[in-house]
Amino acid sequence: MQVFYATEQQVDWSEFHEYCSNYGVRFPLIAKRLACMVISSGTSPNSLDILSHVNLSNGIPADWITERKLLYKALRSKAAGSLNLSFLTDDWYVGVLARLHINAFRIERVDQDDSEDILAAAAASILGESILGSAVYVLPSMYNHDCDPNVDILWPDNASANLVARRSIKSGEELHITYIDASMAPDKRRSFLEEHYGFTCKCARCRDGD
Ligand SMILES: C[S@@+](CC[C@H](N)C(=O)[O-])C[C@H]1O[C@@H](n2cnc3c(N)ncnc32)[C@H](O)[C@@H]1O
Repeated sequence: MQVFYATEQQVDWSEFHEYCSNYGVRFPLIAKRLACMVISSGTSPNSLDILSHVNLSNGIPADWITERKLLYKALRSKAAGSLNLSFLTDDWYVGVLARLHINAFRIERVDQDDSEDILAAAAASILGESILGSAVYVLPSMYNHDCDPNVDILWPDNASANLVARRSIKSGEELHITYIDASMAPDKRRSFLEEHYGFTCKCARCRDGD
């Protein structure tokens, strides 16, 4: 079910949406949703603080500052000073984006008819044809990555995330998902995780150089 917040419907988002569409970025749209939830008292500005965030040792991406300004401008134009946007600082936006980058899930459609056709499903995934959107789920954000995961997160019906075991799991065993295409070669996996997620994988496969 799609939920709209009052602020979301009142604002002219054309410039903000055009930017997201031109640059093909989805995380600003989640930040926008979160900002509207905060303004509508649906959540606290700090609601994502419990999640891990990417390491920003190379500095804050300039795009994030631009996006924050566009988001603020859209909200401020409609709000005409009536809304409290004091939370919507560069620090807040950077904190949100830094968390979305390692915690947001790409929601992909699982076509039941094609579930047997693994190659077709993989091709659709790579081409982005099966992507419905991106979302953050607090509990699944706690799952660590493993290049030989024991569970997958799937979306068979809607945006509700389903956890599906890949094999039998012992009581007390940690659940791991894969953040990447785990069929890549070890050096590719390592560099991808370091570049996009900011950590060096310590899973058993990587330790063994497999
Ligand atoms: C989405 S969070 C996972 C939950 C996180 N461990 C926590 O306690 O909030 C991703 C972060 O967990 C750590 N992490 C996840 N999988 C890892 C792995 N295979 N090797 C090393 N660090 C990992 C990294 O610090 C990464 O930035």
